[in-house]
Amino acid sequence: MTSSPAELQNFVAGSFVEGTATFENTNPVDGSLVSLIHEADRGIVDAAVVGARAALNGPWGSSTVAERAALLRRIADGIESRFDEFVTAEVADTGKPLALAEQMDVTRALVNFRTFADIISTAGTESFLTDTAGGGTALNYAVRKPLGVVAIIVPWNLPLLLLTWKVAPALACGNAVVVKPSEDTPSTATLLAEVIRDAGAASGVYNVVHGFGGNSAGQFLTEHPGINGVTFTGASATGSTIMRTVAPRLLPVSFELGGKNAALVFDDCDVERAVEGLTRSVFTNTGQVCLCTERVYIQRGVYKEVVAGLVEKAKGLRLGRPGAEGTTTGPLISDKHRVKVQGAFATALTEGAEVLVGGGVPDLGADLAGGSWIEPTLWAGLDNSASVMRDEIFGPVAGLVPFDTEEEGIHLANDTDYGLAASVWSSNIDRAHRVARRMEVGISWVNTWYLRDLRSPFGGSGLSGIGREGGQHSLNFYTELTNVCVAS
Ligand SMILES: NC(=O)C1=CN([C@@H]2O[C@H](COP(=O)(O)OP(=O)(O)OC[C@H]3O[C@@H](n4cnc5c(N)ncnc54)[C@H](O)[C@@H]3O)[C@@H](O)[C@H]2O)C=CC1
Ligand SMILES: O=C(O)/C=C/C=C(\O)C(=O)O
Repeated sequence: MTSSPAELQNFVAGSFVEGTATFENTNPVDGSLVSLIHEADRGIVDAAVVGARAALNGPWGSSTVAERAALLRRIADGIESRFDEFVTAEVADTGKPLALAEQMDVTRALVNFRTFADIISTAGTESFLTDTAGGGTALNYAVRKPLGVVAIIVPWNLPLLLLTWKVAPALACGNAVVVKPSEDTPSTATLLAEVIRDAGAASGVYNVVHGFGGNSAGQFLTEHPGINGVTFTGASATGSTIMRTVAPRLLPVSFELGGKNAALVFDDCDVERAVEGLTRSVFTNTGQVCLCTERVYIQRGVYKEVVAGLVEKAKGLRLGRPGAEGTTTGPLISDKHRVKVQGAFATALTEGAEVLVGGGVPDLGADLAGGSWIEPTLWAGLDNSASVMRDEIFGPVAGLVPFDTEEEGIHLANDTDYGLAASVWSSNIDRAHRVARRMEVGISWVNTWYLRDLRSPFGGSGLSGIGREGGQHSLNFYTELTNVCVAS
């Protein structure tokens, strides 16, 4: 006897509602069916936006900071109490290693809520005492108001982490949100709806609409006249499409887009530490993090040693089922994405790449033959003229390139249309500061990678995005400021 698959519905104005059609959510580990997803049509998206507006017009619209901070803490507690369910759901959608989902995705989700509960509780705004012409003073002070109904559109690589990175500050600031998770990873956003409802949020504060991008829920949401802003993480081209959609209404946008991130490894680095950090930065989450390194520039004195170390580490990665003993690396998110990554592998060969390790699809046996597996891959022999060194691949792959002088290394790292993240590996403190500051990116790490303080600015420039989120920067996006000037 076979059981019917689970069905995930949209969450609109406090209720779960069916869609007008369903689509399949499959597990990239082996291609098995995870669930059927109810797709939102224009009517359902409209009901979600109307529900969000109604919440803003109700008691939620006049909630105090203390009430909102308390709600965020209850949501974090709710995630914590259902931690294993979130991990299971995230792993089923993405195929990522269980330990990664536990230590990174779900842990960070509850930290996102707790951090923004703290930040909103202690946030101030500017005030100025202004001398007036008559010899008196005026008091200028700014007050924050919610932006309104915020559309939140997120991708599949870190589904819950990236969703809550936006939902937490949005709710902290008193907004109501309509979220559109990726069609490939709809589960944890839906589970979060239960947690937010059970934490006591008013109906309409958090809504979920499922579906695809163009001509589906994503487009219907960004086209809706009732939204007041869009925050989006995903492909640069999609950011551009969304920007065009909202341009006639001049809506504020916050975009965290792709990367073609460089690492600069200097002769004076701690080689063991650098190899360890670079391995994480290239291969974490099968290279599917916008911050992952795809270009590694290595000063000639340590080139051979670093390359040998990276190749050895790549060979040591273990592809396998998420919960299997020793698994370090999961599949890519989908066959569609694997086609893109394989395309880059083929292009690299025509562009002169020497494959140091990987370069193909692994044979993991019949059990995993239906999954979207790809080999961790390293290339030598390429320079910045190769398209695979310029375009984001978003897979477990990097090109390794030697350089001679500091100036040359900086030039190579900055020679890109993206501007998200960089890492600098050096034991010379002066050089480390000097070079890190010259990286034309939003986030420049020294002797580490993906070490986050959620109060610090996060985002990129160029094709990597518009604006910064994190700490005060999130508050700035999710609120409108009114300056009050009181003459005395
Ligand atoms: N964080 C990042 O930097 C990410 C980058 N990517 C890059 O994007 C490439 C394509 O991946 P996709 O899954 O197709 O990313 P995508 O940017 O198309 O999808 C991200 C989200 O945007 C939605 N979306 C797509 N088109 C839309 C539209 N016209 N209006 C409103 N919403 C829309 C999707 O349904 C999904 O929820 C990847 O190969 C990778 O290079 C993908 C995911 C995350
Ligand atoms: O740590 C974060 O806040 C975000 C990390 C990664 C992304 O934004 C991404 O992969 O898109």
